[in-house]
Amino acid sequence: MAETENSSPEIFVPEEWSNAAEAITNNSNSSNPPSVFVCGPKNSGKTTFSRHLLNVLLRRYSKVAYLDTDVGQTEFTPPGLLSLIVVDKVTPDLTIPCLKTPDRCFFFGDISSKRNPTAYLTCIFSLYDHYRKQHCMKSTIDSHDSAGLPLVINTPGWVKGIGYEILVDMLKYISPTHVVKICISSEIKNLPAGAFWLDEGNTNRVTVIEINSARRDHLKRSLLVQKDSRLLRDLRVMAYFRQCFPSEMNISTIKELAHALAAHPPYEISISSVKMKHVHCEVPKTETFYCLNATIVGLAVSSGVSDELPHCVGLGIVRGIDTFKGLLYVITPVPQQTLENVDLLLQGFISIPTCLLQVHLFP
Ligand SMILES: Nc1ncnc2c1ncn2[C@@H]1O[C@H](COP(=O)(O)OP(=O)(O)OP(=O)(O)O)[C@@H](O)[C@H]1O
Repeated sequence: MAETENSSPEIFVPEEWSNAAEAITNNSNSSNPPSVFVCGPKNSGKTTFSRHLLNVLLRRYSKVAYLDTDVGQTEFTPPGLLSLIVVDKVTPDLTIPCLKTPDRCFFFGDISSKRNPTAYLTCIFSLYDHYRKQHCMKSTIDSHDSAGLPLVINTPGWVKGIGYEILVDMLKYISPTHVVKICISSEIKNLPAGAFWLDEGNTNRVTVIEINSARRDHLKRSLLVQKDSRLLRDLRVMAYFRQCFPSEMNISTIKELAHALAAHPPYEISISSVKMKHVHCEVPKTETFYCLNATIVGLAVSSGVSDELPHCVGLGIVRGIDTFKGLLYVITPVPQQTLENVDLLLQGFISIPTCLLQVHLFP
């Protein structure tokens, strides 16, 4: 098969990438759909390959589940969320990520697992359990997808030190059918060869596919495109809050979005109807409102079951707090009906993009 430029001109799909995606899709046993763990060092192309694989899988399966563990560079949600998404449409342009409503989502509230690897892994394991229960086990899935949905797991590029240990824990828990390892020319930065997370003799249940990053120079050195991660995160957050307005409304600049958000009537949430919690630190009670005002919060619904994590239904900007009236003013694209179930506001380290604040969103 010849190497191809994909439908989007900037994305280059080398022969070994397309062979890997085709092999995973075609050789999978239809009664046991593939679960594919995509890993490798930073900027090696994990997200780009995962998007390509999703599209190839969607030619055979009507739906594919996507477990997004790259909390700082999320694919279908704003950053800081960990989610399981069911995708049923091919993404024609692999360069443009798009927002989708997750099937299950948790507010992690940070852009890396560094600060709290345990909480991070708890969310990932719970999302995977949800996938197994709802989209994989024959007794629970709907008749159209009686064999269950394939799963693509995109992972962060933190593959050394604690990042490596986190990856190993994820691999052991998920026990994927396929691991796609993307390698770059600087070998020291790559993950170890083979099924590095398994003991010898235990490797026959997994297919490990090693592929190279897509672009190399004439000396065969990887050409890695450095992303402006912070800018990409800000764009994600802005695209998310753009959804507060109808698509036909003319908002094409950051300034227009900032003004539209400032003028947008917020939801009123009674302070007494919600609990507030910072997911990564203890906030003194007297400081709760100061700490909360003009921040991004996760809008969550407590499960009622003590050891179950609260489900996040979306993000909101706390636009103002009136302690006399006992009201919080929140801007969010989450529909009112869903918002009515929200009983928990989760705060983390996801901040309002400074470019929105610079145009006097909160004068
Ligand atoms: N096959 C490709 N063709 C063209 N550009 C690519 C390709 N693979 C990766 N890139 C570019 O390289 C950059 C990094 O790619 P990508 O986001 O897929 O890497 P990643 O491994 O997921 O990164 P991270 O470790 O930050 O999550 C992006 O700008 C992407 O567009």
